[in-house]
Amino acid sequence: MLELRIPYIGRVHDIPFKHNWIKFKEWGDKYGPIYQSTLFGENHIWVMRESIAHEILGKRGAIYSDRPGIPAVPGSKSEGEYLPLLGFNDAWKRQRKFGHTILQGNYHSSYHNLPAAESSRLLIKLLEEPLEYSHWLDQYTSRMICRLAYGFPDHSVDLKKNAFDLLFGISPSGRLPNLLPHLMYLPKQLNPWKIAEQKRHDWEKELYFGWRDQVKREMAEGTAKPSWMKTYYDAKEGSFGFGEHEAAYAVGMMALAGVQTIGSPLNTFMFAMVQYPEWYEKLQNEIDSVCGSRPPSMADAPRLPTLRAILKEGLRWRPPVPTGIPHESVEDDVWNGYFIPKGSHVHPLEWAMSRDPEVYPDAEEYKPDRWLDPKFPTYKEPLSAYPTIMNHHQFGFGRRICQGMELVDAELMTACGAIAWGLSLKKNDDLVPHPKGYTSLLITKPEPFGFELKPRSEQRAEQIYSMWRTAKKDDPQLVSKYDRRTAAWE
Ligand code: HEM
Repeated sequence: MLELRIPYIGRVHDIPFKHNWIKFKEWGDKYGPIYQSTLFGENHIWVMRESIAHEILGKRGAIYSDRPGIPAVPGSKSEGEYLPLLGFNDAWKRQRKFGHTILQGNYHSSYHNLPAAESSRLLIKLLEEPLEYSHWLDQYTSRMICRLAYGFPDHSVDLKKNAFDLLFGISPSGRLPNLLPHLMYLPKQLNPWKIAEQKRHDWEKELYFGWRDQVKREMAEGTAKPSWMKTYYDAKEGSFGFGEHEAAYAVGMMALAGVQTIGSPLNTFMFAMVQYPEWYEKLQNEIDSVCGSRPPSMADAPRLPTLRAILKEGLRWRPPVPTGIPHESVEDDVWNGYFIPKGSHVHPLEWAMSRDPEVYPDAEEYKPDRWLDPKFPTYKEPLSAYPTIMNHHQFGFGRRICQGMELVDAELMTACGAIAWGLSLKKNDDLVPHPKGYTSLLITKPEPFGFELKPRSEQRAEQIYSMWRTAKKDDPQLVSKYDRRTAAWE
């Protein structure tokens, strides 16, 4: 157990507001691969090893699949609105089943060629405004998911803002009551966090209901494109077990889940490729030899192990969710002689798992080779299938494992493949790959950094523009004026 604890409060005073995952790992290095502490009367357990997390959260999923409530987002467990935050209840079961249908049911056919089309747009936007690279990477993820969810990209700017607001609302380093829960007991008039959450929630409801109703209208007019919302209405009434109110949230939440999350490894990809040009060169050589004058598609994935290794190493080196997402236990339990009381918040500490020295030698080093060279413990054959990001521990454990992995794979492979195929990136700042050069919310990404971006050659520039002209003709939704921050919230 941790020393110097204040009864009830625990060691809250020792937890830094920023990059708290680094402190949690330091404690784990000192106290062992599983340790616990009370924070404001709640018991918290941190798990530092992937194998232990599988044992507890996976094999004993029947008692470890609940979620802790989020103090600054009242009702997060119970109101049937945010699938990843729901308790282990009926709404979670219903929405998880719906998630399976829309995300995993027909993986290979369900993305409607969107990653390739939107990647073509991304290249153009990056060339037009390289300094805004992070905005365009996020726009790529937001447009992709908006189109999948509703069949139109027009609200991607609002969705991105909505995703950021919820992320801020649920992050320990976002709204203060997530660290000091008792603040939420203040009456509403004296409680800026309650007022902010009410405002956020009202705006979100307006968005989700509005987008749902737009799909309904388009369905009635016969103009609706395939989408998750349409899938809900196309199904036999009642087959998902929830009505239109919950459907608006089930689709809205799923859309929101795909914005900041994928944005993080996309930004890390740029950061790593600028920082480690030798790997960017290897990647470009691989893509040139496999694809020649066209960018890679998902069908090329078996012949692109270097691309897969770079993406997987990015997830490991700079995990998008370094604290992991906690599960809550619903019964007392003993694991390997270690008592875990009912109601514990169990944190699979991704930052520590991805730095486990037995699995990842020289863990602080960026080494895609660890997935490609037989001398590393993580190497696995055949290289046509491995490495893969599927089921990486960053996607969580047991019954609450992430439902979006295939989509993440498709978006990252296609966008990062297109960037490496088309663009030259060059460091122009004193970049230091320090772990604290990342933001501190629950989903983290690199702070802005400077680099030079241009087409790899004149010929490649011509290919990029010609590809874009064809893509626009085939898919008019690619031309959109809704790229800027002109949304309702301004
Ligand atoms: C790099 C991108 C992503 C990362 C790193 C990520 C990570 C995670 C993590 C850590 C969890 C919690 C797992 C647990 O509790 O054990 C989770 C849950 C979830 N993710 Fe993802 N995710 C990503 C992208 C996506 C996308 C694109 C979608 C959907 C479009 C998605 C949908 C979900 C859902 C629905 C859950 C909740 C599952 C549940 O609570 O039952 N995720 N994700």
